[in-house]
Amino acid sequence: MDSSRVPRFAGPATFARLPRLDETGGTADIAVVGVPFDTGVSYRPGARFGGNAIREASRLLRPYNPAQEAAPFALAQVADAGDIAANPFDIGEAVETVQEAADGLLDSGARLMTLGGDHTIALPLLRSVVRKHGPVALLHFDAHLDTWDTYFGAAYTHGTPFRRAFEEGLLDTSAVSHVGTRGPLYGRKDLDEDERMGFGIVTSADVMRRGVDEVTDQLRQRVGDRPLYISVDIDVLDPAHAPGTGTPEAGGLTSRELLEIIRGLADCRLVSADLVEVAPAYDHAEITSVAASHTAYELTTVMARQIAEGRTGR
Ligand SMILES: N=C(N)NCCCC(=O)O
Ligand SMILES: [Zn+2]
Ligand SMILES: [Zn+2]
Repeated sequence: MDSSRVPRFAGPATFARLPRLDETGGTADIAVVGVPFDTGVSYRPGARFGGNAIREASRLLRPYNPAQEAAPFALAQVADAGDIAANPFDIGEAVETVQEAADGLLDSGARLMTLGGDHTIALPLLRSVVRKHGPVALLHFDAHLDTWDTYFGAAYTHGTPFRRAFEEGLLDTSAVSHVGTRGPLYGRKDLDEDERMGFGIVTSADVMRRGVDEVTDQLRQRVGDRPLYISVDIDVLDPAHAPGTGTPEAGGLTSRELLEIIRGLADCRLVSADLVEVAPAYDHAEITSVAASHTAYELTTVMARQIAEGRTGR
């Protein structure tokens, strides 16, 4: 959609005003898909509305990305695949529904840029990606570890997806890292168990002290040539940059730091990505959804460049 001919504030919002998947013949190189599901949260609910808030905020995105010297939507067919209809009353069923829908999109040849939803959905998305590519390297941008075991006895929650992914053998444990970690834990053992699962940690303070270039170099080296999945929990950003989220923690990354780290990963083999935990009811002036829309744009650009270069996931 050309914003100099049809005002960008007119009409229903798809991501970046891109065509819907049914308008591109049902196939795309990159499918932007929403998962309006937040039954897995441990504190404030509302991320079920995140995907549509990000789509609204993405109206202002423009076709050329100077930071990566690329026009992502010209390099690859990117389409908005709408929302996956996950059961809000049954987490187990929702997890299965997300996996089936993701399988279908991946089988059609698309990479996924998934808009959450809470972080529970990273598990079925990883299952699906691994079914296609085998165990993946993981960069997990988040204030939280999300490798906890259970909440109230529940195994599938937004605080537990990466422990389940580890247990299921979905991760290439030689290349898994949290980025932006901070905030109080339940105990020292959270970190010990996390380390035993193979995770490296670049804390939010590390990014500040060592700087974006150094930490990005380290992450890039750790990932190497492996197929990479990136999961971004928007609460990796400081609440000043992303107030609209369910479990905010002080002392986070700036949106500039997050965008720059992602740009620095442009040569990694990004097979799919998700962006979760945007809860618009706590947002102000679209601060969070604007940051999220730009983050999804950078991730999409990374994938589009690789598609144009003919690079596959493996
Ligand atoms: N994945 C997110 N955003 N938060 C996890 C918080 C888990 C807890 O309440 O301890
Ligand atoms: Zn988090
Ligand atoms: Zn999370």
